[in-house]
Amino acid sequence: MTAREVVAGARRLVVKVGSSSLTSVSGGLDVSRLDALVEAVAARVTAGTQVVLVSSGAIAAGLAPLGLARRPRDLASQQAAASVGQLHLTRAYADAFARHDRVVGQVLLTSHDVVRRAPYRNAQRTFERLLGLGVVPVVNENDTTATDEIRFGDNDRLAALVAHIVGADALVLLSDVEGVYDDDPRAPGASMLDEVHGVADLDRVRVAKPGAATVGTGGMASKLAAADLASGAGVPVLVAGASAAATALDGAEAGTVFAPTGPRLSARRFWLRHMAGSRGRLHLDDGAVRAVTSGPAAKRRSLLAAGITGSDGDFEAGDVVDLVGPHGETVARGVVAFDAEEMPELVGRKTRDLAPEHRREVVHADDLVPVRGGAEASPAAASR
Ligand SMILES: Nc1ncnc2c1ncn2[C@@H]1O[C@H](COP(=O)(O)OP(=O)(O)O)[C@@H](O)[C@H]1O
Ligand SMILES: N[C@@H](CCC(=O)OP(=O)(O)O)C(=O)O
Repeated sequence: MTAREVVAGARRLVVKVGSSSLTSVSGGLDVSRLDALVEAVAARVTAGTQVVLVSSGAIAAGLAPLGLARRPRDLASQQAAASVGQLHLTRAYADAFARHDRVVGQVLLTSHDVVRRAPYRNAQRTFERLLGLGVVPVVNENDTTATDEIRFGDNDRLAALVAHIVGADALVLLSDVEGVYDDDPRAPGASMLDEVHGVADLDRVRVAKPGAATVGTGGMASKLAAADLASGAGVPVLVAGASAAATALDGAEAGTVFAPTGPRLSARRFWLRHMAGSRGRLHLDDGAVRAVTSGPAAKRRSLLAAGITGSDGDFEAGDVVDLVGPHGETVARGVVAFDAEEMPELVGRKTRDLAPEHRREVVHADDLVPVRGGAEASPAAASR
């Protein structure tokens, strides 16, 4: 099945729409564009697809009611605008979906909600129940409390994370541009890519920096990063114009499609690799690196004390730690079975030489996921 066919036939879909497709810098929320989007989503829901809508636009929608001419620069004013704008946004969605006999539920997430396992599972359960009840969850970052340090960054990335939280078949990123172009779409001769099969296909893409007057935050660069995140973990992605939402959601005959480049990761492994906050590091020798990273998932081995050369950090049993190779590169992440203070007794010892209470895997193979490329940035550190 091609990636477009997967998007077209998806039973569960995450659709993300950007600020620039719902609002204007001067006029706040553009209700007619929002209505058109809702009509396209509602049609897909009626056809039997469960849709989670990730919608930006809170800050932009708050500008006009607050009499602000442009997006403020300071965080407190952005948060105030988001507080006002989110209300307008949710009301507009609730009204628009009601005209199609659909109920919406609002889900506002912070990165704290996903870096720790318990709230992550709570979010997963809530989505599951909402979808089971036939509700369309409308998701945004909880901008009113997110600080620069703990932000998801942009809603393209948030949408890729949500696609894994809900186990979506595909992700659709809708924007004010019809797809991914090889150059600034306004440049003469720029042409749209039809399909992307990995980062090498993006070598010829030049991404223009967003202008100061735009209402979006991420620009095309954040869409490409999110598409790479999702497609690398097995979820196909369609980048298309919001004005073509009906076509994109009906038959996926629009925009640029990103084919999956890696095996589908379970929600748990995706969480481990991309979301969990790391509390420390275990240093591995070469043999241990090979054991935990080589071959298909089913063949990978647990991390034993004998392959560990040291540790740092203040972790407890059950926390997530980075597994680091001899050259300091992060090769995997996993849930550690011991507290940091127990590690000195374990490091470098063969299992038979360990005290009976320590004779088990330090990181079990089921709780371990290799990190692609060996050096992905760690997500925001978890706080207790
Ligand atoms: N190579 C490119 N292909 C497509 N769009 C690009 C490219 N480089 C820059 N852009 C710009 O990215 C913008 C979309 O990003 P953004 O405004 O952040 O969208 P959104 O608000 O939907 O998240 C488009 O308006 C487009 O002008
Ligand atoms: N959470 C913010 C949006 C952040 C964001 O990523 O915006 P965009 O680039 O328009 O998708 C808001 O609702 O204003």
